[in-house]
Amino acid sequence: MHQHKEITVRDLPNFINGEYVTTGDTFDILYPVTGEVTARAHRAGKTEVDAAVAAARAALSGPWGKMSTVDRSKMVKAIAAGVEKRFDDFLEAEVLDTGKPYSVASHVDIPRGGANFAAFADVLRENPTETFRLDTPDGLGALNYGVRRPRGVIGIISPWNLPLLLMTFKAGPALACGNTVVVKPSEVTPSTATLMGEVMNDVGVPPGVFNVVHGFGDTGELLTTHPDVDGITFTGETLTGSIILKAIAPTLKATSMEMGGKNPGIVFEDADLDLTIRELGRACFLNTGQVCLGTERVYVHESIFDEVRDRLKDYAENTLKYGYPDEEETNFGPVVSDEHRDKVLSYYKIAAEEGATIVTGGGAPKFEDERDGGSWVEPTIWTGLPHDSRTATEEIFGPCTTLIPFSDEDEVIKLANDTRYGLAATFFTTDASRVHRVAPQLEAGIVWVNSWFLRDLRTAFGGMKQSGIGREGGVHGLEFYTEVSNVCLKI
Ligand SMILES: NC(=O)C1=CN([C@@H]2O[C@H](COP(=O)(O)OP(=O)(O)OC[C@H]3O[C@@H](n4cnc5c(N)ncnc54)[C@H](O)[C@@H]3O)[C@@H](O)[C@H]2O)C=CC1
Ligand SMILES: O=C(O)/C=C/C=C(\O)C(=O)O
Repeated sequence: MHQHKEITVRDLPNFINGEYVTTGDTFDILYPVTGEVTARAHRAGKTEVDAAVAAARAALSGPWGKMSTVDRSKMVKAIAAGVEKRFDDFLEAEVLDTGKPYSVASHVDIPRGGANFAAFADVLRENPTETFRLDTPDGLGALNYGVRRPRGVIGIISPWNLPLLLMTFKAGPALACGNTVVVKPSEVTPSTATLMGEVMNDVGVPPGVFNVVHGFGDTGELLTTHPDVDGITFTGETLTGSIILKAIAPTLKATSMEMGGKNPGIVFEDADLDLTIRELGRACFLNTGQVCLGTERVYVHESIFDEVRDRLKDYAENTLKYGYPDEEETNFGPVVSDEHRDKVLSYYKIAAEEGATIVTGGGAPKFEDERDGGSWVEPTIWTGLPHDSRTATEEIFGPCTTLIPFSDEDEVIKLANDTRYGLAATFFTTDASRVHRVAPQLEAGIVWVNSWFLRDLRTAFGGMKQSGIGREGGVHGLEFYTEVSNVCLKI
């Protein structure tokens, strides 16, 4: 019998200019496993957002702004080490906010908390700017060279699905490039961003370089409309992204937007099915389906359709294990909130109304213990739905997928691309020619072949169409996190 852990309710203040700031106006953070209150976050209003932005602005001309690239790189690496040193604290905080199993958070989320600083620490030193020699009529010429400077104060607006991972994927390169940041984490998962303030202070990051303000969309809006913020980087839903872009327009800030997806998976007739089911199982169900890169529609060649359906059903029913986060075998947790559970379950209803055949799942589990107060849904697979059904076209962001048969390569490429999104695509084949033929035709910022969510932080990350604007990752983030001035020197 699992012993339910006693939860001590924590206080989550804002982090402004190196200090923790309470406002007394708090909102509850709930444990999705049981629905218990685990923390109270202090909502930031205009006063706190103004103070955070002012601190971030001031820090740009303080010791941080004067630091050499080499020293800043050392400090960013120290932040990475600081996160690693507090691994267990971050793990605990992330699990309490999200309910995800330790097995997931300790392999996916928390390691990236450090890696996202380490990977970008040297990004400026390792990537030269362009140089061009220009001919001039006097024959002496001129030398053009680019000089990079930090963009300034960056507002980071992050979601709840991979809270530490997605926030640090922005804070890492932002700080490495010499910016200062004001983070607005999701109101559902504010703990790890708050904890990051302690790491910054422990490492000696100057006050004002890293700030955190808590709250809902209105707090985010104070940041996006703030005249003294130079850039906004956002991860979240496409609709929120478009609202943010409108709000930003009057102050004309730079933006980097990573938004939703309805990512296709394709299983060709020559796929290695052991590997396919392993990776596809992750693509459909990892993090209870709450990954923007996840695969919510899978096109399967008609000759192997029944076999893939049966094997994926077996994965959902036997490889996935519901449980308390700290149980070793647990690899499937609740979704993040009741609100999100209700959204996912509304699609389970829509799928039934659209005439889906439910291969497995389709509802919410019953535990007959305190987990019935939590936000649980079943892993779900559908067949029998048309490609243009709501279930197969709208982002659900849950542990669910629609299997659709196809008969030839050209047809499936068209089906995969027939979406307003373009974040990721994943396909399975053992034919090398097909890899090179199909991959460039898929309208997706990220294409995985015989794998899924295999991340190399040196690579471009972002979406096409309504999935994103711009690319982050590796050298690509420099477009957003720095401004380039061209110096033209007449010789
Ligand atoms: N990576 C992705 O693609 C993600 C997609 N989603 C999708 O979005 C749905 C809603 O989840 P949410 O966390 O509510 O996502 P969201 O896109 O509404 O929120 C993401 C962040 O934006 C902030 N925000 C919301 N409105 C804002 C505004 N007007 N101005 C500035 N900031 C604002 C939120 O407080 C949060 O920090 C989910 O059901 C899921 O389908 C959610 C999380 C991540
Ligand atoms: O690996 C990353 O940098 C990001 C992964 C996942 C998302 O962006 C998401 O789920 O929003």
